[in-house]
Amino acid sequence: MAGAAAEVPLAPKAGAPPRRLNVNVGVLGHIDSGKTALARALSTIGSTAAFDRAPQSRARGITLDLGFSCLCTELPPHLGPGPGQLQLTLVDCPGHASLIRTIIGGAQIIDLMMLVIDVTKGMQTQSAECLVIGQIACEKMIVVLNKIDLLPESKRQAAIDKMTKKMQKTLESTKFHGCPIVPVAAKPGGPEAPETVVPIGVSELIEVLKSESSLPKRDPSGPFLMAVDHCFSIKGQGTVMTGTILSGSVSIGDSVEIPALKVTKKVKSMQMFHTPVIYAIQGDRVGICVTQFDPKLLERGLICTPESLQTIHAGIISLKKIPYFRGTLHTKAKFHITVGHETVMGRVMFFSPAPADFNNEPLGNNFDFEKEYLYQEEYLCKDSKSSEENKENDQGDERRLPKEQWALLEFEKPVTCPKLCLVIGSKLDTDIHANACRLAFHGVLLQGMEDKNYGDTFLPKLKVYKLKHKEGQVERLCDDYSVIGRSLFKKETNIQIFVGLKVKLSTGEEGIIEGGFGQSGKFKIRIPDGVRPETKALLTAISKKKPKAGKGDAAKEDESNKVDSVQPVHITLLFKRYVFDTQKRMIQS
Ligand SMILES: Nc1nc2c(ncn2[C@@H]2O[C@H](COP(=O)(O)OP(=O)(O)OP(=O)(O)O)[C@@H](O)[C@H]2O)c(=O)[nH]1
Ligand SMILES: [Mg+2]
Repeated sequence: MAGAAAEVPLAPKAGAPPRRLNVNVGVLGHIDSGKTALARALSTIGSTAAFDRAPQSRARGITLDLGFSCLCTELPPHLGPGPGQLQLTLVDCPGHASLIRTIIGGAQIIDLMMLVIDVTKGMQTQSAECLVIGQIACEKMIVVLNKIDLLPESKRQAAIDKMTKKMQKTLESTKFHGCPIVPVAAKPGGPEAPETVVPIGVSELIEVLKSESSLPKRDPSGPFLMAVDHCFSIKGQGTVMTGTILSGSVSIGDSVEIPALKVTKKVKSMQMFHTPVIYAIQGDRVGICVTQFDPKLLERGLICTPESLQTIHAGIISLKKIPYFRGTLHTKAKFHITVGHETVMGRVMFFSPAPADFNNEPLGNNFDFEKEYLYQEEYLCKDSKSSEENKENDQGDERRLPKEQWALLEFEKPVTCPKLCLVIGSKLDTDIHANACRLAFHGVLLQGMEDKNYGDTFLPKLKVYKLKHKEGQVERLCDDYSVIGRSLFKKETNIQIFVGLKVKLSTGEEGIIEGGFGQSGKFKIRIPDGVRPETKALLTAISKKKPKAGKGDAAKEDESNKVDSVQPVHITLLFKRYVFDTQKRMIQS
């Protein structure tokens, strides 16, 4: 990358860097709302990647990738003590719908989010998606109403007030309710206006940014992990990777792994916004210079403490549906799944606690392999349809929902990610003009499966079961201790595998399947406690009704009307089958 050379550390200066607190501010919003114009207006120093520098993106006039720039002001008192600088790193996210994966990646490194709204348009489809991502990945937000210069001056304030009210209403039910809403014009006059045009409201916005900034989480412990957003080489120096440190810390001389390339490199030097440093921690934005490798091999990706990341083929997540997503979440459906910073296609299988555990409190970031779980055809929510298995949790019209639900994700190709990382499932193939939220669910990766043969080596440990329910009828009495049943199995079913299973009669007796009877799927049930006299009477009545009621015979018809009111005796067979049991055993309690 041309022009980058000046920013690369040549040699680390001795001594501690000046006190400078870095806060990452995401700039998100619908396409063309003016995010790049706003970042430009806010920045005083541009970093290597800012302002749509890529030639393709300048030609199309849209942001194709994350842009980074920064703004330095004095440290506000609430972030004190003492003098110092607050460095706001602006992460300009693309707005175009097709770039949502990049936005999700960007959102995970920000401490504070600015949602840019075109004041003449209000909330648009991707503004809503950004709001959803913000709710999942960010703690704090500022709404920026941009392009106020387009409002006629006489009605400007009234229009701003109206849009402010509207936004307050939209945010009411979100975690950002009551957040600041700031009107600006980042580039009054639009694209034709000269570069020298003075933005409106930007200094007020800077004050709000300062007061909303809080100390980001900064913890040097744990493995080092950095999201690299740009990579370039410097002749005679090495290759520089710039990015944000997501966890841990890094010092000159450390070894860092580039998992995508399966190589480990030594850190030669580092720089934070033009200043050489010897050490950097979580939340910092740094350029790390390592021994030479081809920068084309790594445009975007993670670097880390050697062997601290996992490369997984499947995983178990705890998850929640995104309420704005229309439609149901079906087991076996395919989604685009963003795992940490990578997005792959994957298939899902949903499961819930076993009915007895429905009210259990969530386990946080743990998954209990000792427990049993109930397979679900679809994620359970207020409007998902109720299956047989869930009925015992439905009380009248009131549905009891579990406090926690999970999914098994199986990826089409392996992904490299940290433990307990954020997972977002989306339907990116939905028409981007459809005006619908494409983000379907979000969750936390609780368990990754690194073995390619996880189906054999790992899944049998996962006790997810289906509850099988079969209904049949007693055909006739056999003797005092047995009856013949029908309609429970298909004609071709091998009844032998059901021998020994317990069944229950609607008259109360418990029985055991003893074996097939004849050729048509009938079978014999042994009743160890004996058939009750009432049941015998009932069965006699039923068998009288059935055979050959002659035509036109009034007396017989009368008789048959009487027995029509006699209910048949039902047989119920209930058993569990574990989804990943290779032997397909049927289990009864
Ligand atoms: N009138 C007016 N036009 C603006 C303002 N801010 C931005 N624009 C124009 O709006 C268009 C889009 O601005 P950008 O900053 O590229 O928008 P963006 O949100 O970064 O767009 P993407 O990155 O492609 O999603 C450009 O033509 C800008 O000149 C403003 O305050 N007033
Ligand atoms: Mg842009």
